[in-house]
Amino acid sequence: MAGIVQFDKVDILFPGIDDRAARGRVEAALKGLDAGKSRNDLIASNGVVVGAADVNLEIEQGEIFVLMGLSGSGKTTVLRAVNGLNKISRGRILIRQGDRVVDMSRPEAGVLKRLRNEAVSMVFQQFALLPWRTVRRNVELGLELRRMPAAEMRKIVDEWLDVVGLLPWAEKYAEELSGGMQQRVGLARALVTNPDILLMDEPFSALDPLIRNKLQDELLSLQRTVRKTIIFVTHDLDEALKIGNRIAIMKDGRVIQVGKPEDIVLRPATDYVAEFVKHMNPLTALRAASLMKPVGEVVGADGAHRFIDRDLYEIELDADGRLAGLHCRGESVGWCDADSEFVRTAGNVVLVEAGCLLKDVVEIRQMTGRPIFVCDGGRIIGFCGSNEILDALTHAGRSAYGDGARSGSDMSKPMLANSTL
Ligand SMILES: Nc1ncnc2c1ncn2[C@@H]1O[C@H](COP(=O)(O)OP(=O)(O)OP(=O)(O)O)[C@@H](O)[C@H]1O
Repeated sequence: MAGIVQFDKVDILFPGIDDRAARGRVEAALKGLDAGKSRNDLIASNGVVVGAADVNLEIEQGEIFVLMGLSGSGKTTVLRAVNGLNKISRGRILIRQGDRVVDMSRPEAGVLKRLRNEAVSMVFQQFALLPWRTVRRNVELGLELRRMPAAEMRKIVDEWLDVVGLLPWAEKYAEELSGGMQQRVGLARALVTNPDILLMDEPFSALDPLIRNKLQDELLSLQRTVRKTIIFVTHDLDEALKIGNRIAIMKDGRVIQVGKPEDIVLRPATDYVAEFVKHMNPLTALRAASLMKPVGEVVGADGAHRFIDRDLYEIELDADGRLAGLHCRGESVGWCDADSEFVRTAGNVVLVEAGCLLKDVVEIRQMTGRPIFVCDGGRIIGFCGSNEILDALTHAGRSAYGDGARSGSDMSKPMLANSTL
Protein backbone atom coordinates (compact mmCIF):
# COMPACT_ATOMS: atom_id res chain seq x y z
CA MET A 1 0.00 0.00 0.00
CA ALA A 2 1.63 3.21 -1.18
CA GLY A 3 -0.67 5.80 0.44
CA ILE A 4 -1.90 6.33 3.97
CA VAL A 5 -5.55 5.53 3.19
CA GLN A 6 -6.64 3.08 0.52
CA PHE A 7 -10.17 2.41 -0.67
CA ASP A 8 -10.38 -0.90 -2.43
CA LYS A 9 -13.65 -1.50 -4.31
CA VAL A 10 -15.71 -0.06 -1.47
CA ASP A 11 -19.52 -0.27 -1.45
CA ILE A 12 -21.50 1.28 1.40
CA LEU A 13 -25.19 0.47 1.44
CA PHE A 14 -27.81 1.59 3.93
CA PRO A 15 -30.50 -1.10 4.36
CA GLY A 16 -32.89 1.20 6.25
CA ILE A 17 -33.41 -1.40 8.97
CA ASP A 18 -31.17 -2.55 11.77
CA ASP A 19 -32.07 -6.16 12.37
CA ARG A 20 -31.12 -9.63 11.16
CA ALA A 21 -32.84 -9.05 7.85
CA ALA A 22 -30.53 -6.13 7.06
CA ARG A 23 -27.64 -8.29 5.83
CA GLY A 24 -29.94 -10.17 3.47
CA ARG A 25 -31.21 -6.91 2.00
CA VAL A 26 -27.67 -5.62 1.54
CA GLU A 27 -26.56 -8.87 -0.13
CA ALA A 28 -29.49 -8.67 -2.52
CA ALA A 29 -28.76 -5.03 -3.28
CA LEU A 30 -25.06 -5.81 -3.93
CA LYS A 31 -26.15 -8.39 -6.48
CA GLY A 32 -28.40 -5.77 -8.02
CA LEU A 33 -25.50 -3.31 -8.15
CA ASP A 34 -23.33 -5.90 -9.92
CA ALA A 35 -26.12 -6.48 -12.39
CA GLY A 36 -26.06 -2.77 -13.23
CA LYS A 37 -29.13 -1.62 -11.30
CA SER A 38 -29.25 2.07 -10.54
CA ARG A 39 -29.53 3.69 -7.15
CA ASN A 40 -33.19 4.47 -7.77
CA ASP A 41 -33.91 0.87 -8.89
CA LEU A 42 -32.44 -0.43 -5.65
CA ILE A 43 -34.40 1.92 -3.41
CA ALA A 44 -37.57 0.99 -5.25
CA SER A 45 -36.93 -2.77 -5.23
CA ASN A 46 -35.75 -3.38 -1.66
CA GLY A 47 -35.41 -0.02 0.09
CA VAL A 48 -31.62 -0.09 0.22
CA VAL A 49 -29.83 3.25 -0.32
CA VAL A 50 -26.49 3.14 -2.10
CA GLY A 51 -24.23 5.60 -0.25
CA ALA A 52 -21.03 4.67 -2.11
CA ALA A 53 -20.40 2.23 -4.95
CA ASP A 54 -17.11 0.75 -6.17
CA VAL A 55 -14.94 3.48 -4.66
CA ASN A 56 -11.23 3.03 -5.35
CA LEU A 57 -8.89 5.67 -3.96
CA GLU A 58 -5.31 5.91 -2.78
CA ILE A 59 -4.76 8.92 -0.54
CA GLU A 60 -1.16 10.03 -0.09
CA GLN A 61 0.42 11.00 3.18
CA GLY A 62 0.50 14.79 3.66
CA GLU A 63 -1.91 15.69 0.87
CA ILE A 64 -5.19 17.57 1.03
CA PHE A 65 -7.55 15.22 -0.74
CA VAL A 66 -10.93 16.71 -1.56
CA LEU A 67 -14.16 14.76 -2.05
CA MET A 68 -16.39 16.99 -4.15
CA GLY A 69 -19.89 16.53 -5.53
CA LEU A 70 -23.48 17.63 -5.27
CA SER A 71 -25.69 16.92 -2.28
CA GLY A 72 -26.33 13.19 -1.95
CA SER A 73 -23.37 12.17 -4.13
CA GLY A 74 -21.82 10.16 -1.29
CA LYS A 75 -18.99 12.42 -0.01
CA THR A 76 -19.89 12.22 3.67
CA THR A 77 -20.61 8.50 3.41
CA VAL A 78 -17.08 7.91 2.11
CA LEU A 79 -15.50 10.27 4.66
CA ARG A 80 -17.24 8.72 7.65
CA ALA A 81 -16.15 5.24 6.61
CA VAL A 82 -12.53 6.28 7.20
CA ASN A 83 -13.04 6.44 10.97
CA GLY A 84 -15.58 3.65 11.12
CA LEU A 85 -18.69 5.81 11.51
CA ASN A 86 -20.14 4.12 8.42
CA LYS A 87 -20.02 0.37 7.99
CA ILE A 88 -18.43 -0.97 4.81
CA SER A 89 -20.80 -3.35 3.01
CA ARG A 90 -18.17 -4.76 0.64
CA GLY A 91 -14.52 -4.04 -0.16
CA ARG A 92 -11.81 -2.71 2.14
CA ILE A 93 -10.50 0.53 3.53
CA LEU A 94 -6.93 0.21 4.71
CA ILE A 95 -5.33 2.84 6.94
CA ARG A 96 -1.63 2.97 7.63
CA GLN A 97 -0.92 3.85 11.24
CA GLY A 98 2.84 3.88 11.86
CA ASP A 99 4.09 0.49 10.76
CA ARG A 100 0.66 -1.16 11.13
CA VAL A 101 -2.15 -1.32 8.59
CA VAL A 102 -5.70 -1.26 9.93
CA ASP A 103 -8.39 -2.94 7.85
CA MET A 104 -11.55 -0.92 8.49
CA SER A 105 -13.80 -3.58 6.99
CA ARG A 106 -13.13 -5.76 10.06
CA PRO A 107 -11.23 -3.80 12.69
CA GLU A 108 -10.00 -5.84 15.65
CA ALA A 109 -11.34 -5.07 19.12
CA GLY A 110 -9.85 -1.87 20.52
CA VAL A 111 -8.29 -0.92 17.18
CA LEU A 112 -11.12 1.39 16.18
CA LYS A 113 -10.98 3.19 19.51
CA ARG A 114 -7.21 3.62 19.25
CA LEU A 115 -7.52 4.83 15.69
CA ARG A 116 -10.06 7.50 16.65
CA ASN A 117 -8.11 8.56 19.74
CA GLU A 118 -4.72 8.69 18.12
CA ALA A 119 -4.69 8.68 14.35
CA VAL A 120 -7.86 10.21 12.93
CA SER A 121 -9.68 13.41 13.98
CA MET A 122 -12.75 15.03 12.54
CA VAL A 123 -13.90 18.62 12.01
CA PHE A 124 -17.62 19.08 11.41
CA GLN A 125 -19.65 21.65 9.49
CA GLN A 126 -21.68 22.63 12.54
CA PHE A 127 -18.62 23.04 14.79
CA ALA A 128 -20.15 20.67 17.41
CA LEU A 129 -18.65 22.56 20.36
CA LEU A 130 -19.90 21.73 23.84
CA PRO A 131 -21.76 24.86 24.97
CA TRP A 132 -21.13 24.32 28.68
CA ARG A 133 -17.35 24.19 28.22
CA THR A 134 -15.04 27.13 27.62
CA VAL A 135 -12.97 27.33 24.43
CA ARG A 136 -9.95 25.90 26.26
CA ARG A 137 -11.98 23.05 27.80
CA ASN A 138 -13.45 22.20 24.37
CA VAL A 139 -9.99 21.89 22.89
CA GLU A 140 -8.84 19.80 25.85
CA LEU A 141 -11.42 17.07 25.14
CA GLY A 142 -9.25 14.70 23.09
CA LEU A 143 -6.38 14.94 25.56
CA GLU A 144 -8.68 14.31 28.53
CA LEU A 145 -9.60 10.99 26.93
CA ARG A 146 -5.91 10.12 27.05
CA ARG A 147 -5.83 11.05 30.74
CA MET A 148 -3.03 13.52 30.19
CA PRO A 149 -1.81 15.42 33.29
CA ALA A 150 -3.44 18.86 33.59
CA ALA A 151 -0.27 20.97 33.29
CA GLU A 152 0.92 19.17 30.16
CA MET A 153 -2.57 19.34 28.65
CA ARG A 154 -2.80 23.08 29.29
CA LYS A 155 0.56 23.70 27.63
CA ILE A 156 -0.38 21.79 24.45
CA VAL A 157 -3.89 23.26 24.27
CA ASP A 158 -2.62 26.80 24.65
CA GLU A 159 -0.05 26.24 21.91
CA TRP A 160 -2.82 25.21 19.52
CA LEU A 161 -5.09 28.04 20.62
CA ASP A 162 -2.23 30.37 19.83
CA VAL A 163 -1.77 28.79 16.38
CA VAL A 164 -5.43 29.42 15.52
CA GLY A 165 -5.30 32.92 17.05
CA LEU A 166 -7.71 32.25 19.91
CA LEU A 167 -5.52 32.23 23.02
CA PRO A 168 -7.08 35.47 24.32
CA TRP A 169 -10.51 33.82 23.97
CA ALA A 170 -9.61 30.70 25.93
CA GLU A 171 -12.06 31.37 28.78
CA LYS A 172 -15.01 32.33 26.53
CA TYR A 173 -17.92 30.06 25.62
CA ALA A 174 -18.96 29.07 22.08
CA GLU A 175 -21.98 31.40 22.06
CA GLU A 176 -19.62 34.36 22.60
CA LEU A 177 -17.66 33.51 19.42
CA SER A 178 -18.38 34.19 15.74
CA GLY A 179 -18.89 31.22 13.39
CA GLY A 180 -15.35 31.56 12.01
CA MET A 181 -13.90 31.56 15.52
CA GLN A 182 -15.95 28.53 16.51
CA GLN A 183 -14.61 26.66 13.52
CA ARG A 184 -11.05 27.61 14.53
CA VAL A 185 -11.81 26.03 17.92
CA GLY A 186 -13.03 22.93 16.04
CA LEU A 187 -9.77 22.84 14.11
CA ALA A 188 -7.64 23.25 17.26
CA ARG A 189 -9.69 20.53 18.97
CA ALA A 190 -9.04 18.17 16.05
CA LEU A 191 -5.32 18.93 15.86
CA VAL A 192 -4.51 18.86 19.57
CA THR A 193 -4.16 15.07 19.64
CA ASN A 194 -1.64 15.27 16.79
CA PRO A 195 -3.56 12.94 14.45
CA ASP A 196 -2.07 11.67 11.19
CA ILE A 197 -5.34 12.12 9.36
CA LEU A 198 -7.82 14.98 9.59
CA LEU A 199 -11.33 14.46 8.25
CA MET A 200 -13.10 17.72 7.44
CA ASP A 201 -16.78 17.55 6.51
CA GLU A 202 -17.82 20.81 4.81
CA PRO A 203 -16.04 22.69 7.61
CA PHE A 204 -16.48 26.14 6.10
CA SER A 205 -19.84 25.92 4.37
CA ALA A 206 -21.83 27.41 7.26
CA LEU A 207 -19.66 30.55 7.13
CA ASP A 208 -20.12 33.67 5.07
CA PRO A 209 -17.94 33.93 1.95
CA LEU A 210 -15.34 36.35 3.34
CA ILE A 211 -14.70 34.34 6.50
CA ARG A 212 -14.78 31.17 4.48
CA ASN A 213 -12.09 32.46 2.16
CA LYS A 214 -9.98 33.55 5.11
CA LEU A 215 -10.27 30.17 6.83
CA GLN A 216 -9.32 28.40 3.58
CA ASP A 217 -6.17 30.54 3.46
CA GLU A 218 -5.48 29.82 7.12
CA LEU A 219 -5.89 26.09 6.58
CA LEU A 220 -3.46 26.17 3.66
CA SER A 221 -0.95 28.13 5.66
CA LEU A 222 -1.36 25.81 8.67
CA GLN A 223 -0.93 22.78 6.44
CA ARG A 224 2.46 24.07 5.27
CA THR A 225 3.62 23.62 8.88
CA VAL A 226 1.67 20.59 10.12
CA ARG A 227 1.68 18.49 6.91
CA LYS A 228 -1.28 16.32 7.93
CA THR A 229 -3.18 14.08 5.58
CA ILE A 230 -6.47 15.94 5.17
CA ILE A 231 -9.58 14.49 3.60
CA PHE A 232 -11.88 17.42 2.94
CA VAL A 233 -15.50 17.28 1.81
CA THR A 234 -17.08 20.14 -0.10
CA HIS A 235 -19.81 20.70 -2.68
CA ASP A 236 -18.05 23.86 -3.89
CA LEU A 237 -15.70 23.33 -6.84
CA ASP A 238 -13.90 26.64 -6.30
CA GLU A 239 -13.12 25.59 -2.74
CA ALA A 240 -12.00 22.15 -3.94
CA LEU A 241 -9.72 23.65 -6.59
CA LYS A 242 -8.26 26.15 -4.17
CA ILE A 243 -7.35 23.84 -1.35
CA GLY A 244 -7.07 20.35 -2.86
CA ASN A 245 -3.80 18.77 -3.91
CA ARG A 246 -6.07 16.23 -5.55
CA ILE A 247 -9.81 16.08 -6.01
CA ALA A 248 -12.24 13.18 -6.41
CA ILE A 249 -15.48 14.18 -8.13
CA MET A 250 -18.42 12.06 -6.96
CA LYS A 251 -21.82 11.41 -8.49
CA ASP A 252 -24.51 8.98 -7.31
CA GLY A 253 -22.11 7.31 -4.87
CA ARG A 254 -19.40 6.77 -7.48
CA VAL A 255 -16.08 8.50 -8.06
CA ILE A 256 -16.09 9.71 -11.63
CA GLN A 257 -12.75 11.51 -11.80
CA VAL A 258 -9.69 11.85 -9.58
CA GLY A 259 -6.99 14.34 -10.39
CA LYS A 260 -5.01 17.42 -9.54
CA PRO A 261 -7.02 20.65 -9.80
CA GLU A 262 -5.56 21.35 -13.20
CA ASP A 263 -6.46 17.88 -14.48
CA ILE A 264 -10.06 18.49 -13.50
CA VAL A 265 -10.14 21.95 -15.07
CA LEU A 266 -8.23 21.23 -18.24
CA ARG A 267 -9.18 17.63 -18.86
CA PRO A 268 -12.67 17.00 -17.45
CA ALA A 269 -13.34 13.27 -17.83
CA THR A 270 -17.06 13.54 -18.57
CA ASP A 271 -19.70 16.05 -19.59
CA TYR A 272 -20.81 16.13 -15.97
CA VAL A 273 -17.39 17.30 -14.74
CA ALA A 274 -17.10 19.73 -17.65
CA GLU A 275 -20.42 21.27 -16.67
CA PHE A 276 -19.13 21.87 -13.14
CA VAL A 277 -15.88 23.29 -14.40
CA LYS A 278 -17.66 25.75 -16.69
CA HIS A 279 -18.84 27.64 -13.62
CA MET A 280 -15.58 27.66 -11.67
CA ASN A 281 -13.23 30.53 -11.06
CA PRO A 282 -10.00 29.91 -13.02
CA LEU A 283 -8.06 32.52 -11.03
CA THR A 284 -7.40 30.18 -8.13
CA ALA A 285 -7.41 26.95 -10.12
CA LEU A 286 -4.96 27.47 -12.97
CA ARG A 287 -1.23 27.96 -12.62
CA ALA A 288 1.38 29.67 -14.75
CA ALA A 289 2.62 26.41 -16.25
CA SER A 290 -0.73 25.59 -17.79
CA LEU A 291 -1.53 28.98 -19.25
CA MET A 292 1.93 29.82 -20.58
CA LYS A 293 3.11 29.43 -24.12
CA PRO A 294 5.89 26.81 -23.72
CA VAL A 295 9.26 27.98 -25.03
CA GLY A 296 9.82 24.58 -26.56
CA GLU A 297 6.84 25.07 -28.83
CA VAL A 298 8.41 27.96 -30.68
CA VAL A 299 12.08 27.09 -30.74
CA GLY A 300 14.28 29.00 -33.10
CA ALA A 301 16.51 27.19 -35.51
CA ASP A 302 19.67 27.33 -33.38
CA GLY A 303 19.87 25.25 -30.20
CA ALA A 304 20.85 27.78 -27.54
CA HIS A 305 18.76 30.71 -28.74
CA ARG A 306 15.03 30.43 -28.63
CA PHE A 307 12.61 32.92 -30.01
CA ILE A 308 9.16 33.42 -28.65
CA ASP A 309 6.25 35.80 -28.91
CA ARG A 310 6.41 36.37 -32.67
CA ASP A 311 10.17 36.93 -32.57
CA LEU A 312 9.75 39.93 -30.25
CA TYR A 313 11.79 38.38 -27.46
CA GLU A 314 14.98 36.51 -27.99
CA ILE A 315 15.86 34.35 -25.04
CA GLU A 316 19.33 33.05 -24.56
CA LEU A 317 19.47 29.96 -22.40
CA ASP A 318 22.57 28.27 -21.03
CA ALA A 319 23.15 24.53 -21.36
CA ASP A 320 20.99 23.90 -18.26
CA GLY A 321 18.09 25.86 -19.68
CA ARG A 322 18.68 28.84 -17.35
CA LEU A 323 18.28 32.39 -18.56
CA ALA A 324 21.63 33.69 -19.83
CA GLY A 325 20.51 36.69 -21.89
CA LEU A 326 17.36 38.41 -23.05
CA HIS A 327 16.76 40.77 -25.94
CA CYS A 328 13.70 42.63 -27.11
CA ARG A 329 13.85 43.78 -30.74
CA GLY A 330 17.62 43.61 -30.52
CA GLU A 331 17.89 45.59 -27.23
CA SER A 332 19.22 43.85 -24.15
CA VAL A 333 16.59 43.55 -21.39
CA GLY A 334 16.99 42.81 -17.66
CA TRP A 335 14.95 40.31 -15.70
CA CYS A 336 13.96 39.83 -12.08
CA ASP A 337 11.84 37.63 -9.81
CA ALA A 338 8.24 38.62 -9.19
CA ASP A 339 8.99 39.69 -5.60
CA SER A 340 12.16 41.60 -6.49
CA GLU A 341 12.48 45.33 -5.79
CA PHE A 342 13.61 45.79 -9.42
CA VAL A 343 10.30 44.58 -10.71
CA ARG A 344 9.25 48.08 -11.81
CA THR A 345 12.47 48.91 -13.61
CA ALA A 346 11.86 49.76 -17.26
CA GLY A 347 12.56 46.93 -19.64
CA ASN A 348 12.56 44.25 -16.98
CA VAL A 349 10.97 40.94 -17.65
CA VAL A 350 9.47 39.22 -14.61
CA LEU A 351 10.13 35.58 -13.75
CA VAL A 352 7.49 33.54 -11.93
CA GLU A 353 7.49 29.93 -10.77
CA ALA A 354 5.51 27.30 -12.68
CA GLY A 355 3.13 26.87 -9.74
CA CYS A 356 2.21 30.58 -9.53
CA LEU A 357 -1.60 30.91 -9.49
CA LEU A 358 -3.34 32.69 -12.35
CA LYS A 359 -4.60 35.32 -9.90
CA ASP A 360 -1.00 36.17 -8.97
CA VAL A 361 0.09 36.16 -12.62
CA VAL A 362 -2.72 38.61 -13.39
CA GLU A 363 -1.73 40.80 -10.46
CA ILE A 364 1.95 40.83 -11.42
CA ARG A 365 1.08 41.60 -15.00
CA GLN A 366 -1.24 44.41 -13.95
CA MET A 367 1.22 45.88 -11.43
CA THR A 368 4.26 45.78 -13.68
CA GLY A 369 2.91 45.71 -17.22
CA ARG A 370 5.95 43.53 -17.93
CA PRO A 371 6.10 40.29 -19.87
CA ILE A 372 6.23 37.24 -17.63
CA PHE A 373 8.48 34.22 -18.08
CA VAL A 374 7.76 30.98 -16.30
CA CYS A 375 10.54 29.01 -14.55
CA ASP A 376 10.70 25.52 -13.21
CA GLY A 377 13.67 24.78 -10.96
CA GLY A 378 15.54 27.75 -12.47
CA ARG A 379 14.89 26.69 -16.08
CA ILE A 380 12.79 28.89 -18.33
CA ILE A 381 9.87 26.88 -19.62
CA GLY A 382 7.43 29.38 -21.02
CA PHE A 383 5.99 32.81 -21.52
CA CYS A 384 2.79 34.49 -20.26
CA GLY A 385 1.63 37.51 -22.19
CA SER A 386 -1.78 39.16 -22.28
CA ASN A 387 -3.03 36.64 -24.84
CA GLU A 388 -2.19 33.68 -22.65
CA ILE A 389 -3.78 35.29 -19.61
CA LEU A 390 -6.97 36.26 -21.42
CA ASP A 391 -7.23 32.86 -23.04
CA ALA A 392 -6.95 31.15 -19.66
CA LEU A 393 -9.57 33.46 -18.15
CA THR A 394 -12.07 32.95 -20.92
CA HIS A 395 -11.52 29.38 -22.05
CA ALA A 396 -10.64 27.36 -18.95
CA GLY A 397 -12.63 24.18 -18.64
CA ARG A 398 -14.05 24.31 -22.13
CA SER A 399 -11.39 22.31 -23.86
CA ALA A 400 -12.60 18.75 -24.33
CA TYR A 401 -16.23 18.91 -23.27
CA GLY A 402 -18.45 21.86 -22.43
CA ASP A 403 -19.95 24.41 -24.74
CA GLY A 404 -17.37 24.35 -27.49
CA ALA A 405 -16.34 27.94 -26.87
CA ARG A 406 -12.85 27.15 -28.13
CA SER A 407 -12.88 26.82 -31.86
CA GLY A 408 -10.92 24.23 -33.78
CA SER A 409 -8.00 26.57 -34.32
CA ASP A 410 -8.02 27.65 -30.67
CA MET A 411 -7.83 24.04 -29.62
CA SER A 412 -4.55 23.58 -31.43
CA LYS A 413 -2.86 26.26 -29.37
CA PRO A 414 -0.09 24.94 -27.19
CA MET A 415 -1.21 26.88 -24.11
CA LEU A 416 -3.61 24.46 -22.51
CA ALA A 417 -2.79 21.36 -24.44
CA ASN A 418 0.80 21.32 -23.22
CA SER A 419 0.17 21.87 -19.54
CA THR A 420 3.00 20.40 -17.49
CA LEU A 421 1.34 20.59 -14.07
N1 LIG B 1 -27.10 6.80 7.77
C1 LIG B 1 -27.74 6.77 6.62
N2 LIG B 1 -28.85 6.03 6.44
C2 LIG B 1 -29.49 5.95 5.26
N3 LIG B 1 -29.10 6.62 4.16
C3 LIG B 1 -28.01 7.38 4.27
C4 LIG B 1 -27.27 7.52 5.48
N4 LIG B 1 -26.20 8.35 5.26
C5 LIG B 1 -26.31 8.72 3.98
N5 LIG B 1 -27.36 8.15 3.38
C6 LIG B 1 -27.75 8.30 1.97
O1 LIG B 1 -26.61 8.08 1.17
C7 LIG B 1 -26.60 8.97 0.08
C8 LIG B 1 -25.31 9.77 0.11
O2 LIG B 1 -25.37 10.66 1.22
P1 LIG B 1 -24.15 11.54 1.70
O3 LIG B 1 -24.56 12.25 2.93
O4 LIG B 1 -22.93 10.73 1.73
O5 LIG B 1 -24.03 12.57 0.49
P2 LIG B 1 -23.21 13.91 0.43
O6 LIG B 1 -22.60 13.94 -0.92
O7 LIG B 1 -22.30 14.01 1.59
O8 LIG B 1 -24.38 14.95 0.53
P3 LIG B 1 -24.48 16.33 1.36
O9 LIG B 1 -23.55 17.30 0.68
O10 LIG B 1 -25.91 16.70 1.22
O11 LIG B 1 -24.08 16.01 2.77
C9 LIG B 1 -27.82 9.84 0.20
O12 LIG B 1 -28.82 9.33 -0.63
C10 LIG B 1 -28.22 9.70 1.65
O13 LIG B 1 -29.60 9.82 1.82
